Amino acid sequence: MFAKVIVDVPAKQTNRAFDYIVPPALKAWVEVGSRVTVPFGPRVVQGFVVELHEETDVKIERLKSIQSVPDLVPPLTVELVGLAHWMSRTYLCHEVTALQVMLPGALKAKYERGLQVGIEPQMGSLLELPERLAILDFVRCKGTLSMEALMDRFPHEGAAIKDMVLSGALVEVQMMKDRISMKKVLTVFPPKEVDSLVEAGEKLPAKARKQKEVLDYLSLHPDPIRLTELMELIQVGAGTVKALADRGLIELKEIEVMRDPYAGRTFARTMPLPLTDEQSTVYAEIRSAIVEGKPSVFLLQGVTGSGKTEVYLQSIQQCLELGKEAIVLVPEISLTPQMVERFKGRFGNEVAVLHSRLSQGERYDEWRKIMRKQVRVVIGARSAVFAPFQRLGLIIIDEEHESSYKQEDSPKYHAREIAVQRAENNGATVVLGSATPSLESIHRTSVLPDHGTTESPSYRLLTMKSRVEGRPLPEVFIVDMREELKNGNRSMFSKALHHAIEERLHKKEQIVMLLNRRGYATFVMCRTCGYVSSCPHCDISLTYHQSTRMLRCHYCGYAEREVKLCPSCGSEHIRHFGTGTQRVEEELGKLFPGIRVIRMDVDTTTEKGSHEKWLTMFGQKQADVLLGTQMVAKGLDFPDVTLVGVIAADTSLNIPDFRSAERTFQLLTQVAGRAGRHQKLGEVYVQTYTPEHYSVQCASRHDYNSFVTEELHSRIRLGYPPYQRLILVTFSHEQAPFLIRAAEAFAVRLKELIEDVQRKQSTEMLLSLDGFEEPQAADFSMEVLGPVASPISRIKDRYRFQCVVKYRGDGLAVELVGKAVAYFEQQNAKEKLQISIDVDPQYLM
Ligand SMILES: Nc1ncnc2c1ncn2[C@@H]1O[C@H](COP(=O)(O)OP(=O)(O)OP(=O)(O)O)[C@@H](O)[C@H]1O
Ligand SMILES: [Zn+2]
Ligand SMILES: [Zn+2]
Repeated sequence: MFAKVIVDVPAKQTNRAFDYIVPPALKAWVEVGSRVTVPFGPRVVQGFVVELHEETDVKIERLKSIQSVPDLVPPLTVELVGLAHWMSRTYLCHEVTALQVMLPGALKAKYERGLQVGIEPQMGSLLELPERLAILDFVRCKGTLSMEALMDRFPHEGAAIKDMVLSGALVEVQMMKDRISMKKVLTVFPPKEVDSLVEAGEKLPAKARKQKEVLDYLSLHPDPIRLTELMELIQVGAGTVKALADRGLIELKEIEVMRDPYAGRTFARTMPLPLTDEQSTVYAEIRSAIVEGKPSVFLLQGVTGSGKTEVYLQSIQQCLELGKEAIVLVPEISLTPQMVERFKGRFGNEVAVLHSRLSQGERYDEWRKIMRKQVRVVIGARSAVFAPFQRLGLIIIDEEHESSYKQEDSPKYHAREIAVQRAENNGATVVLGSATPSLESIHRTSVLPDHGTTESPSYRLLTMKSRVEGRPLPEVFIVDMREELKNGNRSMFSKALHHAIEERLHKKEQIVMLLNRRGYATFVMCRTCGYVSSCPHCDISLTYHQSTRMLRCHYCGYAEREVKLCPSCGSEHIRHFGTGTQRVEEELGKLFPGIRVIRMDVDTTTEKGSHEKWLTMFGQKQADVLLGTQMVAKGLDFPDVTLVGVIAADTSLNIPDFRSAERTFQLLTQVAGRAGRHQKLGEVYVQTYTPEHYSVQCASRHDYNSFVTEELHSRIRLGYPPYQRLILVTFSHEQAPFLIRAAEAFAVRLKELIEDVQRKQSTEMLLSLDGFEEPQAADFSMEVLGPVASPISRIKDRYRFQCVVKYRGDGLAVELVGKAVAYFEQQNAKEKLQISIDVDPQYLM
């Protein structure tokens, strides 16, 4: 048997499958989706089996054999292997990178250097050097072993070993070592015939009283028991139990256990709620698609508090009743205990949870529950879309507009597209839910299925316009901060918001306060000369962290101590700027003495579990205000929140990005949606310097449709998505002149390729005018902008230039970019030029 293997050597030349022999001994273990180790050139590397064949075109003498299979069960399914291939073409990444992203972190192998026997040296020469013969024999019988192990055994033969490596008698290979092993616990196994234990106990010497107690206990309780538990129960030491094992009376074995991050927590079981009219209409549609089992995609646009989650839950229920499995994706930061509880509460142990705040071991165990078919529902962040289910019936993406569904490193995939692709493969249903769907998704609902040539299938739009039980949406007040300034109010709170806060404090209701600032950057500036502390390696200002009094670069991690004097002019007037959450917190404390504030931002949520802790505290009303960045805007459902304040709506509007209006609208709508979700009415105050902007105006009226109409007009005018698609190509190099030349040459090359296609197309057009056939891909258009310096023009001492490719039509554009890049990779491999490609980028940085 022969296997096609994708090797873990991410490079252009190795981005294809290589043939290997499957040795008879491994036949039982090698499947499509298996990880294997294979010799590759002088090394041993990891790889993935993507195909199996009885025959091969390659001459057998030239083939090498698979060396080992690290997992008993293939970690990937046939479907996922196919998906990785699709990803490599769609996102222009190496296939192995796509395969790796599907594995849980714990399985990602870490390489260690090891030694193996290489070419067999002449026997004669070895006989003169018996120590070398001994080394060789030792290595041969160990197979592969680390340098340290060899040096340990032959401490005085360093030179000989080095010599043998140089001569090729020993070769260096990469050894794999799993970072995370399974968790194992020592367990006591009594023999099958427990009666013998009592007898054996009698024969023990009198001073072995404790050992006898253990035997007595086990004879009454013959089930295996954890060693620690036994020790605790009858108050004996480990030595006592081990002594019994040494006598052969009982067995002590290491047993693998699952770590359950939610162990010891009980989730109150919930029953399906009777659906509202809007919910049932929507659910009926989704339900029939699930039952039908044909691939379909729904876009569920439901206002905040319309009860989308209940629709998800009942859809999952339907899916499970058909014996199928479901994936639920939520943005990482809204993967709160509240969210998990809703799913665990309905489906109990059928649910696995995957998110980055679990330890790697915990995540591995959750993943293994999926592999072992112990769960049928997975809830998790972006990468959970790769859950290795084999009877997938439903994928739900909550808050589908969130940019965190797009991975920023290679493979730069979008979970929404992966979900649609997996639905195609499995005949599954996709539900994209949001109060503020992305323009890409809403646009897809109006695209006819057969529009264009290979345009992806259209989505079906479902809407829920009102909150459950007729609860009203909160009233939104826009506060013009320019007026405040005119009237002499220099505080960061307007009179109206100030008053509203006072009122809630008085009524003991709760407040959510949003500081609209991504990543919240406070920079340090000199008021005398304008000097700004910036990173010596990156073209970006340093961020001040009050807790540590350090200045830190968010790109490369460079850190320096806070300065007291300006390094440029020596002035003392150097201080941190920007309305950070910390400053809002201070200000609240000054204006409302005794106010209890929980601050949630990057500084207060780094610790594991802190996010949960703050939200629980807030839910238990241990604070009046939940203050934070984007984190407080989503998914929270607290009955006593009746006021939402937005400190400055404009900060996200001023970011130079074509999506800034969309992001502002989404953020304002989402955060406003936190108010008055239950019995009490809600109010929202949005402070802004641009009250007339349509994103602020439409959000204040909860008017998604008008926003979309307005925004789509401007996207058409400027030629941005969803009308045209983008590919961002970024080049980086240590030397600017070299970089610029390379980027320019790339643009020229790509333009040539585009012209070739266009020329060919116009000939085809002419032919088709003669009445032969319909013009093909007439929709195709493509242009190259740039190269220009990237907005962040230097990171980690490397300069950055970028080209933006705008195109319409199908995958042809991606293919051309791939061709142009390939041409360059060959030319510039030696020059250490880095080229990164981002198809459908979320940010043009
Ligand atoms: N059919 C129903 N009957 C009664 N209450 C319901 C029903 N459906 C949902 N609810 C309740 O309504 C509230 C809002 O629902 P949910 O949180 O699902 O809204 P949502 O649409 O997800 O909002 P958001 O987009 O803001 O997250 C919840 O407290 C939920 O328990
Ligand atoms: Zn830096
Ligand atoms: Zn200065």
